[in-house]
Amino acid sequence: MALLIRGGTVVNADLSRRADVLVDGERIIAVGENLEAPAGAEIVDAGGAFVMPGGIDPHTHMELLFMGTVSADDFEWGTKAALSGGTTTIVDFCIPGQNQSLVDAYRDWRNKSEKAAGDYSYHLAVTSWSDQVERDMGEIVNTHGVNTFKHFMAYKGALMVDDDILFRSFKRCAELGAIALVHAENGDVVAQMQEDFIAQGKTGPEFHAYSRPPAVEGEAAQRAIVIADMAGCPLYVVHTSSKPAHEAIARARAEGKRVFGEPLIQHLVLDETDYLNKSWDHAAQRVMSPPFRPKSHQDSLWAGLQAGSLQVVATDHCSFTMEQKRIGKNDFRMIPNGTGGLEDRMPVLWSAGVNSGRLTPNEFVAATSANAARILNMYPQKGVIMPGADADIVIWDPKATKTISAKTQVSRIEYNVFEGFELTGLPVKVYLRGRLAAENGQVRAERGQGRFVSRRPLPAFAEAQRRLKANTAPKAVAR
Ligand SMILES: NC(=O)NCCC(=O)O
Ligand SMILES: [Zn+2]
Ligand SMILES: [Zn+2]
Repeated sequence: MALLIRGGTVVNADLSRRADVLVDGERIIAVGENLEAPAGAEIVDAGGAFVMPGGIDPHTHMELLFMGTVSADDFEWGTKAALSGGTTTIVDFCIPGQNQSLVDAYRDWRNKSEKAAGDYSYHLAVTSWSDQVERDMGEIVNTHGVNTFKHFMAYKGALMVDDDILFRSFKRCAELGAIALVHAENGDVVAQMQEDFIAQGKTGPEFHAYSRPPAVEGEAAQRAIVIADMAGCPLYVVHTSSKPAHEAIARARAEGKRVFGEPLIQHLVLDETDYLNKSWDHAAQRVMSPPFRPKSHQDSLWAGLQAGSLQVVATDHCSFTMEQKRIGKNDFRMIPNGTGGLEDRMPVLWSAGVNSGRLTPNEFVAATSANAARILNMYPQKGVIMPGADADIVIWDPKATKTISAKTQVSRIEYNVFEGFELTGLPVKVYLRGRLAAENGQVRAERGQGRFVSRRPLPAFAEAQRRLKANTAPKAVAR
């Protein structure tokens, strides 16, 4: 069935213009002024609101087995939360269990995601190295539609990999035309600092933050940048939370390296003082890695979004109930790391970014949708309002208001780290591939409606890197 959205301003990352949007089935087929409605088409009056591409959250963890427990939002409820806030696609981290192959983990994730209400794609985590991992990376890229591999430089004794594995895996990424992702924190230093605090009887959640200072993130980001450069693969630093990490990325980009940075909405608007709250529950709810930072780091992250040295805003949505958080009542190391945010990412970024004048509406679209689509290679299927693109469309009312409350949220947990935030600017209608998926925050999409988004490797990147490496490789002296 056809759908015509009239009377709005289409906001893409590069341009805003008054235009109607015509959808046929799952695709946008025309964008222009005064479009004719085909017979039987549904006509929606945008009433002067913005018409934007559906959001893409490039970093989520649905029903992830992590730190001895499973994150509370599964693919159904996580994607429903996403849709209610304007995000139509998530990219989730597929993390193999111990001794599990990458391909088996991928299959598990495909099974878990069948209940998704919104669209989804994956990053695959490399948590060990062997000939099989190397082979599987090829199969994952060439036959399973995933072109990104994640590496944890922290979580020692669990997911962490060392520099040897980083270099091997990054070289493989370069061969395959894949992007390497890193969780950048020096896991060895963190583990020792944690032990030292516990030995001193310092067990509260504030020591989670004190054991992971900005410098451990800056060092790891810089190290990953150097290793990726030597391997010749593009690098994407997830949850960039601090000035030193952002500066390492900005420096690398200024030197011509292909490095991307992803701040989280949490790190942009929340800060370390939350861990000093007298309520243990309040502080533990906000335990995540990297932790919230001293407020001064926020200016650097906002500046990065404005300057283009940071490209995308994610959530790292990995939600745990209070019962799960209390596993770490006597030892901050046992508090499951992670917070929610999927339904709040776009509205909070609009209020804190666009209403404050830090971002234009076009930059908002770039940070919430278009840049992720481009970097991860799902553009122009996703991330843009143009003919041929999936009809993932958000009608955004810049005047609509709401106060965030866990009582009315879609996520299955009983608190919200943005509780009490007053927002202006909300999605009023969200379409997923042409179907109404959420209206005024109420989810209309159903379990199982989501679809896997396959992403091809990046041959242009890989080819450019190969030529550069060949041209700059050490040459033997003819004697
Ligand atoms: N970020 C976090 O604390 N939990 C999820 C896993 C990760 O991304 O490190
Ligand atoms: Zn991480
Ligand atoms: Zn994460």
